[in-house]
Amino acid sequence: MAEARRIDGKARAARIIEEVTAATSSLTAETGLQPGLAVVIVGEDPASQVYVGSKAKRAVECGFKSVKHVLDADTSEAALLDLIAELNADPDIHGILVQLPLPPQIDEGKVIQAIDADKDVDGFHLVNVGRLSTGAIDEAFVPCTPAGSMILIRDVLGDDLSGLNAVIVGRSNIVGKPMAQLLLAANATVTIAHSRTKDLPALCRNADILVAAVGRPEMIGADYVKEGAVVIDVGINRIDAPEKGNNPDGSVKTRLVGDVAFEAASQKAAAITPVPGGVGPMTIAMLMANTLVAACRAAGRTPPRF
Ligand SMILES: Nc1nc2c(c(=O)[nH]1)N[C@@H](CN(C=O)c1ccc(C(=O)N[C@@H](CCC(=O)O)C(=O)O)cc1)CN2
Repeated sequence: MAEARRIDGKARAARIIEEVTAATSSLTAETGLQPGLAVVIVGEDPASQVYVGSKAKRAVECGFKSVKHVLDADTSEAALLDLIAELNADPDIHGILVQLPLPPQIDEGKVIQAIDADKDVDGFHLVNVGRLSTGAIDEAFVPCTPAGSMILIRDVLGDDLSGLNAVIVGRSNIVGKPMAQLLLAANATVTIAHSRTKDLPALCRNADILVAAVGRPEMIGADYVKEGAVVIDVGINRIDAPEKGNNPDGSVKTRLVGDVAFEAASQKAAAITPVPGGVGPMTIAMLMANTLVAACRAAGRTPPRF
């Protein structure tokens, strides 16, 4: 079989950002409403700082009001909940995102449930989880990584996945479970696999669509991939790359890899997302799309579909 088509998430995300920017411009011109996104980060996790910086920058590019709240690592849960209450009540803010993970003194679940469900552009609030799992997708905010992954899958396979087997490796609330709901809504036959699944490679080899969201660098090798499958790699793992030499401080340079062994899996897949440049950029683009949708709803306008 020929080598897999490389799915360009960066280019697809750029197109979504263009669509969001154009729709924002019309919304603001017609109603005077400017979408507002508040991004909250607690602590100094370097990766989280990068993601939050990208989100705030993209929001400005889209024509949004962008507000970034940077809180100390020792911020109390009560202080964070107070900030969320303020943002919930702020009419200029249509989307609220609290960057995860949070430091250990803060109960993540409590914080997520404190966000107004109509401003929950991450799609993690129980109301949005419920909407998605009951098939009310148009009323839900869908979590950004699965929403972006689904667009990439639809680009390759079309809207109707009837008769296709999808296997998701990973059962997180943020990726695995909502991904399953989206694939199910598109008529795929869905299996969620995880660390306790028996004979994982054999199960995965049955997948026409394989979504890897395990958080283990390059775990999914060629022996997990069916000939002609579409492979979506959600993993973002930073590993040592001694072949790149050392940093000025003497530490070993690193590189980013997914959960899929890209080169090996490419020999069998029909289409595959790379890391970086696959699902990651789509996550941020879908956050912008969700924020625009939240603002359209607040303005009583029918939001665009992505
Ligand atoms: N509140 C949330 N927290 C977290 C989410 C989320 O959706 N909401 N997801 C992840 C992190 N994440 C977004 O926040 C995210 C991860 C990766 C990328 C991305 O564009 N990755 C690039 C590579 C970037 C790099 O060089 O490090 C890529 O894959 O090309 C965007 C967003 C956890 N927390």
